Amino acid sequence: MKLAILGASGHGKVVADTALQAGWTEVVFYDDAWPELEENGAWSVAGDTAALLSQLAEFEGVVVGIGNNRTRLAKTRKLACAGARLATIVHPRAVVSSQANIGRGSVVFAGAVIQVDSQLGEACIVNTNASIDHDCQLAPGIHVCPGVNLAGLVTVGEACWIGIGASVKQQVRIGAGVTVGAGAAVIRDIPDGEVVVGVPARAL
Ligand SMILES: CC(=O)SCCNC(=O)CCNC(=O)[C@H](O)C(C)(C)COP(=O)(O)OP(=O)(O)OC[C@H]1O[C@@H](n2cnc3c(N)ncnc32)[C@H](O)[C@@H]1OP(=O)(O)O
Repeated sequence: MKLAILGASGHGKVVADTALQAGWTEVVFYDDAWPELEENGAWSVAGDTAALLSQLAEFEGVVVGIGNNRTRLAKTRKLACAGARLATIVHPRAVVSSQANIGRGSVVFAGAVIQVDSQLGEACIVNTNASIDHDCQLAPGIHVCPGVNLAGLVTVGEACWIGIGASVKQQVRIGAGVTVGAGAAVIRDIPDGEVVVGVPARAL
């Protein structure tokens, strides 16, 4: 089971490590910084995006390991259009309800919990020890950072970044492209594109 990861970043290393623990047997990175960048931690970087596109048939799965939400989403969609078999990577010690859905090209790291009837779009990151409670709706390209807690029935728009340790009250709707600062407590709906910080969270 050979996995290609586009994006030889620190985040990419966590994707690689998670994938190996989830049963993938070999990981190869690709990054547009190649050939200057030949290694990412324990793994080799074999080429750039063009090389990956020409070698897709060699891989049982492909996933994008780029932290920037819009870039990760765009690259994921480009790979899908090119016929890549997009992998969804879930750590064996994450807890995901059998009634939850996780979109293609998304990753769920160690200690994360995704509860019943939550739906996640493609190319999302559910980072270490984050929790997404029941009936949440997450659009594509969202990063739920380590230690975030989303209560039940929370809606999050495309390409949002929910910063480390943030909490979101039940039934809150967060618009597309929103950034929630580290440690924020979101208790009201947030319109598209806003950056909010603090307890309670307010526009920056
Ligand atoms: C595995 C991983 O590493 S995953 C990555 C995890 N990282 C994160 O979650 C980071 C989240 N990012 C943040 O919280 C950032 O601070 C942001 C995006 C909210 C703001 O970043 P910037 O636009 O660069 O803001 P900047 O640092 O210039 O701060 C602007 C003001 O907001 C304040 N501020 C910034 N972030 C926060 C925050 N999280 N909570 C409260 N206040 C904040 C600053 O103190 C500053 O206030 P001042 O003008 O009174 O001095």
